[in-house]
Amino acid sequence: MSQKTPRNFFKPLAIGAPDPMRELPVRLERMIHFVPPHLDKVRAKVPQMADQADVVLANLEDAIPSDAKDAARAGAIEMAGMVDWQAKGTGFWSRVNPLNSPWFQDDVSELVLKAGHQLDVIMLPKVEGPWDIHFADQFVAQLEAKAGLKRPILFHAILETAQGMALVEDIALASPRMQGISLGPADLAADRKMKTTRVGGGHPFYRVIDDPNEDGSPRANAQQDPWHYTIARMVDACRMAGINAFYGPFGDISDLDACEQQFRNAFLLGCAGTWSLHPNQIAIAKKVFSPDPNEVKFARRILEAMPDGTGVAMLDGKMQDDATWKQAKVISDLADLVAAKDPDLAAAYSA
Ligand SMILES: CC(C)(COP(=O)(O)OP(=O)(O)OC[C@H]1O[C@@H](n2cnc3c(N)ncnc32)[C@H](O)[C@@H]1OP(=O)(O)O)[C@@H](O)C(=O)NCCC(=O)NCCSC(=O)C[C@H](O)C(=O)O
Ligand SMILES: [Mg+2]
Repeated sequence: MSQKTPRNFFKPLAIGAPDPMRELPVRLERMIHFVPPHLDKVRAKVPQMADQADVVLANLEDAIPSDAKDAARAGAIEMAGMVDWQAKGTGFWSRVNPLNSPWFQDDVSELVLKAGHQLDVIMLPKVEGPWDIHFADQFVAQLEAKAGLKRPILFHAILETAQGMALVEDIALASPRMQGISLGPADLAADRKMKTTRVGGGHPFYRVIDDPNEDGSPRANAQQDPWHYTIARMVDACRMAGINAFYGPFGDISDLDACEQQFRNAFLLGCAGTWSLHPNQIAIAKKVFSPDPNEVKFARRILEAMPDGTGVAMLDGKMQDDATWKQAKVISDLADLVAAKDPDLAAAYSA
């Protein structure tokens, strides 16, 4: 047998560690806002970021120079104490360095021992398979016991290698700590040997062209989405495991339109949120990952037309049945979650 028995799956992995969660907490996580914690100027903006973003993440991995790794770790621990995260209802996460790096052990042990009470989620980059999650799971359980934590810290994996992609279902199911998975399009592109130099988004050369026109006139062609398969597969793996899928980074900070479109495609395919790398991406994520008020109104009309979720109804010429009722419930439940945090959208949803 290569898997734990059902009874053992939910046992703590260290004596004194908190019980693993059987259900994920229901939280609004439309954007995970990345902060480089070694920069005093940006770290000073953390309380402001905590007011605006659903999740604030102290990034210790890529984008942090190797000679600033210690400073970033110290900055992350300082960030933990800068806001009363739980009272504010904003998530506090950290992305640690990869398991094979010289920094992983110090990142995780210092975060859990010094900031474990505040830390909701550890983001694990470059996860290759379930064995990476198992190793981190055991290590964190030992540290949780030592720190006397009562609430388990969750894990979020980044899909950024071909092997991780091939094993995404096993990664999603590896531990009750798994909260979600994000796409890491830049590392994944490199590992797959895609011929790009971008962080997410489309590419002007990745297109489909119409068949030739009989009159020889120019053929229409359009850019396609190179991430469609990856995102759809990640969403299936996550939802199968009862966890959430997230888009990831959009690196062209100046192209707000393309960022919005990439986020929207991910939202429609089932993602719960995305990353924001710059303050101007927070508003885009908020707009895209909050359901449109007209969609919410229509969804609620479906729920009202079929109070017990069965049967068939016609609304504006469109057939509704149990399956559209379930889709409507997804949108209505998300609207309730958003409304609890955002008074403007609450008013728009109830108008
Ligand atoms: C990308 C940045 C380096 C850009 O920073 P900057 O040049 O300072 O931009 P601006 O001048 O436009 O900034 C305007 C003000 O906003 C502040 N700022 C900038 N970024 C942030 C932030 N993330 N949080 C809070 N505040 C921020 C600036 O300080 C300016 O303030 P002021 O001067 O007072 O007006 C920068 O945005 C940045 O470092 N972002 C994070 C980058 C990052 O985390 N990258 C790694 C994640 S993506 C990745 O790892 C790839 C993935 O793994 C994969 O494989 O795909
Ligand atoms: Mg990466």
